[in-house]
Amino acid sequence: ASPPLARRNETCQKTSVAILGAGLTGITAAQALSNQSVSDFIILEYNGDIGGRVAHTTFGADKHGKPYVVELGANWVQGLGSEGGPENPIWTLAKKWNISNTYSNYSSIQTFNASGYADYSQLLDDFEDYYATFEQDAGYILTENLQDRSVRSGLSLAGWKPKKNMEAQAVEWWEFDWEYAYSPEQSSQEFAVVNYNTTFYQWSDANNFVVDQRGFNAFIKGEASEFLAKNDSRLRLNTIVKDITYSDSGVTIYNKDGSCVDADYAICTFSVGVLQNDVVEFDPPLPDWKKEAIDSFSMGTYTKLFLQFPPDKVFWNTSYQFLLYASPTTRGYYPVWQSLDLDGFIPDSGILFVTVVQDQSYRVESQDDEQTKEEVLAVLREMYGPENVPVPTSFMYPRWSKEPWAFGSYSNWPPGTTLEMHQNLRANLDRLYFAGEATSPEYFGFLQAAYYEGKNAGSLIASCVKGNCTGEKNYDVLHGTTKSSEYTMANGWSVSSFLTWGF
Ligand SMILES: Cc1cc2nc3c(=O)[nH]c(=O)nc-3n(C[C@H](O)[C@H](O)[C@H](O)COP(=O)(O)OP(=O)(O)OC[C@H]3O[C@@H](n4cnc5c(N)ncnc54)[C@H](O)[C@@H]3O)c2cc1C
Repeated sequence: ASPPLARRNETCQKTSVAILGAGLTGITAAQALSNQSVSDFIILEYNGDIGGRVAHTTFGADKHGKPYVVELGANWVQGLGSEGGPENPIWTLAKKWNISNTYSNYSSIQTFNASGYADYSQLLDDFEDYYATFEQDAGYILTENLQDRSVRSGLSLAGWKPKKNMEAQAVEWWEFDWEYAYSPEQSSQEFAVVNYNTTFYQWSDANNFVVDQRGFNAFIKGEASEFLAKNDSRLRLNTIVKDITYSDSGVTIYNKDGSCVDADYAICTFSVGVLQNDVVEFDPPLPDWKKEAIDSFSMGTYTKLFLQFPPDKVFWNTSYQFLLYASPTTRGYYPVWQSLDLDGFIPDSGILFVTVVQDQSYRVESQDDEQTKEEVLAVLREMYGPENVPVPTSFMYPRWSKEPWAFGSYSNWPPGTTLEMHQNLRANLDRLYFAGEATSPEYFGFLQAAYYEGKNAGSLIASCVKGNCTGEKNYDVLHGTTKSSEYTMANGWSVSSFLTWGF
């Protein structure tokens, strides 16, 4: 390898800071730089628009033939905040940009099995009783530096054992997999509870569902408009990064279109999915501690499948927001249904959607739309009777794990993986910094993760540009557990995970 200095490429466009990706993390990082008077940056983005995984599309049509807008990615503001208490920054921004949204009422749920309506809602309360013990146990694991375990073992030890009861399995899926996009077997008890508490106990347990017909990313565009001019040359859309060459003197980024950018510092905001799929080459190759961290965290897939029925033939009870279906054979088979044909959502639209995750997502992603539509309709016929389910006028779903700019939906924390390992995902390599939804040890998976991590990376680099650089900590040797003294800002830990405020 040539010495680092020789790597600076004289023919590339020069900038102080290159921001790789224009999702929420990238835009928030650019905003933090702007706020600290660093305006010499370039944002490189794969897609033709900003927002990343906050992505929408048009679907179906109203009675005038005008298509509706539905969200393929992020859909809720999660954990809003309470009067006089702290507030989720995403909620603050949603209000600032008048994003249309409606309270998601998780008690507004009807339960079904293969024979139609069947009231097993008592199981929802049962689960929550066991969960109270489970979350307390997670607290002991964290504060006493005990061995972490899977959510499955934790729930079992707390007394929740759904076993072959498919209604209990459906309830468990609704309570867990639907949020984490992973099964209890594949998730950490300790950090799933941290993730839940830092959002829902710090702020509040309320989630609001976004139905804004401009698209949810209107709040990201709004924020960007405060520091980027219209057609600002610092935002380079439709630019695919292929190779990142980094050293202690700078970072050079080579793009698929043959262009390159030579930056003093760079922030890579690509998803764990993108990093795991080796579509971007790093030069020099990533050190073992970084590679191990990338391969140790997981990228979940969350798929919403949309159907539009003739609005005058809506056959489900539109006084419920949620319908839960327990397949008699397969856990996670088209379990959670949401009606958009409700006041506050998209009334008179005839739109219903169902969500699957992980293995069921991969399965539907590998099928064509027709085959999947038949499966979905077969479930609806079990729930409502074959004579009551008309032919849908539109059907559509995204294939998140095949998107070359995301390779999945959002990250998750596997059992037995420590905060030290996580910090290695987050830590910089010379002048190349990493930030994104996945680099937050507390809010991972949520929009608030991207917001805080973007802000943090932008601020760190603004200080670097001003000659006051502090790199981030990394661990060459991992210790297998995490001492309580390590839950600090240096490892990305910003609030106590056992603080309760909201309720
Ligand atoms: C289906 C789904 C549902 C979700 N639901 C919710 C929810 O309800 N509430 C919530 O809070 N969060 C939700 N999330 C999570 C939320 O969307 C993410 O946490 C957040 O948007 C991540 O932002 P980011 O900037 O870190 O990453 P991204 O949005 O992925 O931004 C990274 C950017 O990098 C770009 N990029 C990637 N590769 C390259 C390359 N080679 N060259 C150039 N650019 C590249 C991408 O195009 C992208 O724009 C959901 C996500 C999905 C997918």
